[in-house]
Amino acid sequence: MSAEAASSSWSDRILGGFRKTSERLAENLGGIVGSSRLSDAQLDDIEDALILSDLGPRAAARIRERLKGARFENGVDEQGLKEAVAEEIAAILRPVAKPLEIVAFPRPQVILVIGVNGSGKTTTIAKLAHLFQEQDYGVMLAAGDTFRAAAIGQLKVWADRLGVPIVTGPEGGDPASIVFDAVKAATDTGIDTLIVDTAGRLQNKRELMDELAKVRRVLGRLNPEAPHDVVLVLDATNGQNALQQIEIFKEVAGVTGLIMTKLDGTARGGVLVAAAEQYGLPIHAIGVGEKIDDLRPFDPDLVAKVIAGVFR
Ligand SMILES: Nc1nc2c(ncn2[C@@H]2O[C@H](COP(=O)(O)OP(=O)(O)OP(=O)(O)O)[C@@H](O)[C@H]2O)c(=O)[nH]1
Repeated sequence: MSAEAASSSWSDRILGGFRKTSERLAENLGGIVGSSRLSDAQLDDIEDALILSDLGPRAAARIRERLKGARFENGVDEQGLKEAVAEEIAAILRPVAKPLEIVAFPRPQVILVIGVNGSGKTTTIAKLAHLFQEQDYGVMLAAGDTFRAAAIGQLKVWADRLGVPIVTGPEGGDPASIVFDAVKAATDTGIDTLIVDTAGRLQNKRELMDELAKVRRVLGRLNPEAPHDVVLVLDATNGQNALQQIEIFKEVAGVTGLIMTKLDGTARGGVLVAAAEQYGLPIHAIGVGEKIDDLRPFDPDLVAKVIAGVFR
């Protein structure tokens, strides 16, 4: 594929993930025209449009406040308004754009990956492993979701495909003991990063909490700094449910950063802005497909333009 074709398919895909958000926003911003300042009624309409587009009440209120003071030298028109909205969305997103970096010393850097089943957790672990391999880091995986044999098997398939070592245990085995073995193996063999899959059953919050707490305790015993990262994987097609999941996983596992997947489909990506405004957690990357190199850096300016419909 030519570089041009590759880049156009990439922007098409990300446009897909934010389409529901941006179409709804465009529908509601379209009619707003006027003199050099926005009226209160227009500001109300913009705020409503932002909320309807999944950006959440807090981000919407913040953008309204900022636009209230804005001057539009040539009068308000659709394009100017979209550009102003894009700039305000970018201002919310820029502080949270933060790639996951391997910096822990001593090694390994332990990255716990959490999220509900089906969110794209396993695929994201494989994509992260690939990304770190490309940066010449030694990677190891740990199959800490022992609830389903399929979950262990799926991770193993990825490990084999990528040629990275993996520590697994039997179905129903103790995740903490797998993680213990994995940290020891990673330390002994000089691995740079250990990426740990974890269970994602929210049906029994108490059990999940106990399981993740035990994994954390065991990790802490081996290395007081571990886990260095606790990355929550969110499925963008879940819209506002993503916010509830952040809330729950913050409580059960202490989240340090987010990766949003499935931003290539019919997602409601606007929820990323709501999450950024409400929680301020780093957004490490976004998933835009099922293939191994479909994990992309989170580009706040591009995402803001796509949401506001500046790119069309
Ligand atoms: N379109 C698209 N599909 C994705 C993306 N990430 C993951 N998927 C797909 O989503 C489905 C679920 O992904 P998994 O990685 O198995 O999810 P999981 O959270 O580990 O789920 P369990 O294996 O059930 O615990 C799979 O079919 C993946 O191929 C993405 O960024 N875009």
